[in-house]
Amino acid sequence: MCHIAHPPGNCENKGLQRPSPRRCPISNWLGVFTDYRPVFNRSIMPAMETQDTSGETASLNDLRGVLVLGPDGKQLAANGIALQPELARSIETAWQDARRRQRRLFTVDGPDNRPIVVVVLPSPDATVLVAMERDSRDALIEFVGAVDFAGDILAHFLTNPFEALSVVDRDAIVRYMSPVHERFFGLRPGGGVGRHTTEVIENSRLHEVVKSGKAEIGLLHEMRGITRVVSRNPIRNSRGELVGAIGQIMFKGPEQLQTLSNEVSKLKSEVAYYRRELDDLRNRSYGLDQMVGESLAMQRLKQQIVKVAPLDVPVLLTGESGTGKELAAHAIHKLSPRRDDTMVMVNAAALPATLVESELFGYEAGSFTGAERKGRKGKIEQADRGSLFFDEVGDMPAEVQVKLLRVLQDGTFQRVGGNELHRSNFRLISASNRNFEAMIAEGSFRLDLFYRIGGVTIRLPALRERLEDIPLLVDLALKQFADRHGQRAKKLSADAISFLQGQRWPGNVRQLIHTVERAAIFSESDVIESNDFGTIDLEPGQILPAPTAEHADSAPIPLGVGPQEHTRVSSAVEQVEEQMIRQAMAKFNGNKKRVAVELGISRSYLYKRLAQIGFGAESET
Ligand SMILES: Nc1ncnc2c1ncn2[C@@H]1O[C@H](COP(=O)(O)OP(=O)(O)OP(=O)(O)O)[C@@H](O)[C@H]1O
Repeated sequence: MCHIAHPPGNCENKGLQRPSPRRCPISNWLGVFTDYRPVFNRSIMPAMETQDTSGETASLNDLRGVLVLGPDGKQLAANGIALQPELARSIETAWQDARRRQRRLFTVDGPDNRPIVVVVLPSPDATVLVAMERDSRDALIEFVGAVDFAGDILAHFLTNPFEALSVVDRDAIVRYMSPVHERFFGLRPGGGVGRHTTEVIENSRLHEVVKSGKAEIGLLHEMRGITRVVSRNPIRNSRGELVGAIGQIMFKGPEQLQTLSNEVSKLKSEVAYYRRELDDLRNRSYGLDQMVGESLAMQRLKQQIVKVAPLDVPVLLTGESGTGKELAAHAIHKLSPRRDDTMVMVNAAALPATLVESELFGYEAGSFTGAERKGRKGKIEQADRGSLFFDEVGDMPAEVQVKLLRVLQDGTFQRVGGNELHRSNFRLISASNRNFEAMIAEGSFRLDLFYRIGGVTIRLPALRERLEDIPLLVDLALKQFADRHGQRAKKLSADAISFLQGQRWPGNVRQLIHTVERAAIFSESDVIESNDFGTIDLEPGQILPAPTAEHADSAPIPLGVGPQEHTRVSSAVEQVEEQMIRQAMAKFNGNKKRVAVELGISRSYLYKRLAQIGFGAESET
């Protein structure tokens, strides 16, 4: 029977059918409430249910009530606050206005001016006006009031085959899963309800969201090997308390999403790589961290660097190619009082004789064809207040040696094409793998210049003098390689480490790094074994710098390879290396920075090889 309070006799007197839940229009509207249970259950349903179970009439709580008007606008029934004649009249008046404006939601002032929201639920038999005290800005009420197919929209969200919903309560217990989601997990309807989200949804994070209260929007979610896009939102009640969380997973276009997800993973690993590169550059700036090695020789080297760096004296770094002279120069600069200014790098071996002067000293406006109109500062001027790293200083032409000597003596120089004396206050750090004694003896390097550049000389130990550092260097090489390619770092077996420690390494750390990287590429397993190097040594594409004249007679020979074979392998390697450099220079339009990154070699080594190959010295990029 109908439990709503009618004005006396209203239900029957007005010719309506005998009150029954089916026929009484008010009871029919109770059916509407049931349809809209998800919408109303926080506001209307509890009150209606209380009334239903108690059998009491007009027992709605607080400021709530229902007013039913007939097609002629006359009151058929009222309940709760709608029993107050004054309020019922304001509701009726406001409803007339709302009807004209086709509004299905309006507000009236209740007792003590408390805002009463009225939702209009029309039907041919009667208009039901549901009144309740509520913030008139309540989005849900507004939505239901404004859209007469609100129920269809909710149903669409719940059954949308392209977007699955899952709802958990504050304990992360699943309270609802849309049918498409249930089917995806092979669950019967309602099969996931009542279980913890992690037991039902693979890789679910709804429990985290309900704990943290933080939304996770547009993330990738892998379920059963398929990547989908998911958004997870915490849900709060009107008092702002966390009551649960909802997850929405896009089920549409898995192929497009797969492509997107592949793209995202690729970009992610690239970003990670560049981030690490940046960190590397920053770390470099912080000194010695980049110089790996705990051997006695390395400890001694680091102590020397720490002592010399703060003194404003020129430093000459000697040592074989690939021993880390450039790294040491960076460390010296960054441990010096000039660390906040730049360290300008110049590679004497890479500068063609015709450009050495203008590159070093700059030139005045219009001094030669092809020069920039306004003239240009040379490296020496650019290094003012900072450091000048002069790599391969032993390869400097004689006439430039004189000019450099003058700068080092009194700090003055002239730009090409100019007479004006310029000054630059820089700290010179030079490096070379040449034998200065021999060069001085044969007259190709000035003794006075040698004294100037070599205020302090630091020799970098060859790798064969510190074989105990190989495990650390190998770890570093494998990690950097893996980072660069977004892979997991491989390891070396103990046997492989001993194998590497048995080599003499003419190309020092650079050669070790390349060798290890090659092995990482070709080895089949996650653990690199010594035989992975055996085949690699014979690989024609291997990049090994040829031994320099200085240490040619002591050049180490790879295990199992005779001196003659070694020479042939070296020259084959040189040719391949030259070819790779040429290809990369063409590919990157002569951008040496990118070429060096691409080939995994230092810029100074690239300069050196370009000079040997006879490439022109394009401007540094
Ligand atoms: N102690 C070290 N720790 C980590 N990496 C090192 C170390 N020494 C050298 N390397 C690496 O080896 C490669 C060669 O180093 P670097 O360019 O500094 O050598 P170099 O002595 O200046 O060589 P060259 O004389 O050929 O220019 C670089 O990739 C560098 O990062």
